[in-house]
Amino acid sequence: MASISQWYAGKNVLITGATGFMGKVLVEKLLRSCPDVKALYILVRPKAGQSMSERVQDMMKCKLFDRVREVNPDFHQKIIPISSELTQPGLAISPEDVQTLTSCINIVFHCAATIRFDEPLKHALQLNVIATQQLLSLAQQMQHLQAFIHISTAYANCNRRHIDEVIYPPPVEPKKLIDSLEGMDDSIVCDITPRLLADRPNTYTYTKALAECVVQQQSGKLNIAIIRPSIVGASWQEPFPGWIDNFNGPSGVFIAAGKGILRTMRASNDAVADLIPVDVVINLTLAAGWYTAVHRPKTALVYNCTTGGINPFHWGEIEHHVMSTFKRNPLEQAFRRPNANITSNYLIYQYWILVSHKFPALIYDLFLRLSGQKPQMMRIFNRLHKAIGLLDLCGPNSAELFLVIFQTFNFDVRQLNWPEYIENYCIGTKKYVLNEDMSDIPAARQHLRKLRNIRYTFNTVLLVFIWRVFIARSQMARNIWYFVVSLCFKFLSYFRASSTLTQ
Ligand SMILES: CCCCCCCCCCCCCCCCCCCC(=O)SCCNC(=O)CCNC(=O)[C@H](O)C(C)(C)COP(=O)(O)OP(=O)(O)OC[C@H]1O[C@@H](n2cnc3c(N)ncnc32)[C@H](O)[C@@H]1OP(=O)(O)O
Ligand SMILES: NC(=O)C1=CN([C@@H]2O[C@H](COP(=O)(O)OP(=O)(O)OC[C@H]3O[C@@H](n4cnc5c(N)ncnc54)[C@H](OP(=O)(O)O)[C@@H]3O)[C@@H](O)[C@H]2O)C=CC1
Repeated sequence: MASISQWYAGKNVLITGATGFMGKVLVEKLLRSCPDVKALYILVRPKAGQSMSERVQDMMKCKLFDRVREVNPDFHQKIIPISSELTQPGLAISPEDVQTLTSCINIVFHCAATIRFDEPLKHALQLNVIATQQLLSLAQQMQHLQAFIHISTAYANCNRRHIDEVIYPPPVEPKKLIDSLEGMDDSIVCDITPRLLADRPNTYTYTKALAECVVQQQSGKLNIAIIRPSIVGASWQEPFPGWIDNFNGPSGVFIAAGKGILRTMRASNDAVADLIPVDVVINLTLAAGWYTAVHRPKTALVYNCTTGGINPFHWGEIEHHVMSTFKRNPLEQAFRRPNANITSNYLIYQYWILVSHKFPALIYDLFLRLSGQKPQMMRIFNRLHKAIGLLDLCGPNSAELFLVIFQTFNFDVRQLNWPEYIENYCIGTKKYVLNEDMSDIPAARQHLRKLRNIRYTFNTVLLVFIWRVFIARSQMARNIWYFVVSLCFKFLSYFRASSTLTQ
């Protein structure tokens, strides 16, 4: 249906979080599929020694924009960066920029957030809740605004068994919490955080729930929609299969498994994974923007954007396809051969952590120390354990997707072929996150063969060593050993004799 692209023609769009994973895909899709969009105003802050303009220049060089670059090499002219630090009063937008935005913006996509699970509550509140309030205040002043789209998460209400497409009462009145925490010492906030979180696993899901409430409370006359994606993964089709640029969520887990670092993970094989490709989320977001602006719903529309309800795939199946892909397309310089298993049993999990993570890390660090290098493997494992520990989230129940199919803005995940998607996802982590060249795969395979031989040699030496120690100490072990050896000899002589007879 062409009406979505047509609707965006001539529109001025404001995007927060445009430098992030989903924001970039949103910018690219708008430029490619809505070529007549007037301008994309993106709120960007200087970061890590780079100015706002340098960051935007870098972003536009990203491979993600290759397809749009082909059709429109001047696409950058449509991107207008606005300097903004969302944690500052007034979002630190200059009065001139406020004037520009309030006079021209037609639609707002609010993607910016801190998605760290271990973010201190005060900071998560500042960015995910207070900045949303401030953006809504700015939106209220926009004279030509037709829709405000807020990106939430399917996990905002993960303390519930069933999640409908409604905004639930918040765990606490946002204003009360903001007032109470203001001026409170950070260490006290840290102490009371677990009690505030109650049945939510982290400050991320807690503050995203508060943000939904703020959107509802401050919507006024705005046309609002809330998008709740589940676990956002690499792209399915657009701009090309498998595009991903970060270690968040499952991507870090896949990479660690592909590098042979991660050998075990605590999860249930039969649990629905609820991954959703980033292009599906963005297509739904743009379609929801159009729908909200055109149909002007009286209350905020909520879209749960997940796969679990209509095309479920399980972590056990994902494990199988991840392992199979990385065996066929190995990552460079793997630590060990990829061989990871998921288990829901706590004791088995702890056993494998000890035997397959900590023990090899200790040996490798010892080897590094002895060869005069800095030990690093234990540090890597500690970070990995922290990350996978934090990923141990409750999953949302099946949620319903807005089941309308558009050709240009496809978000019908019933057509998603999971094995193919997971294969492209893993290859995407290799190409776009680790920047590895596909032509190096033969060398990576050779490296895996070397690791296999090292493992066989190590296991044989270990076995012989243990056996020798055992034999030296036990008469019974010696007897068994002589018995086995004599049995082998008897078999050998029998076969030799029978083969001589048959000649
Ligand atoms: C065996 C095959 C397995 C297949 C099955 C496995 C099944 C298990 C299920 C696994 C997935 C379940 C996922 C559930 C998640 C629900 C998500 C809900 C979706 C959302 O709404 S938002 C997205 C979720 N948010 C995140 O994922 C962010 C999580 N990250 C963090 O909170 C922090 O980054 C973290 C992990 C606490 C680390 O913090 P810190 O120590 O301070 O380090 P930095 O963040 O500064 O990063 C330093 C450095 O490390 C790199 N990094 C970050 N994360 C990882 C990682 N997971 N693995 C490897 N490396 C990682 C990061 O890029 C930095 O690198 P630099 O080079 O920049 O230094
Ligand atoms: N990724 C996922 O699996 C899921 C994500 N979501 C939601 O989707 C949205 C986007 O997530 P995602 O793209 O993955 O997140 P990213 O971490 O990749 O991007 C976050 C964006 O927010 C911006 N931002 C953060 N802090 C500030 C600040 N103080 N001032 C200005 N900008 C800031 C970042 O800018 P900068 O580059 O300057 O840091 C970046 O552009 C979020 O609302 C998240 O809750 C929902 C479900 C799943």
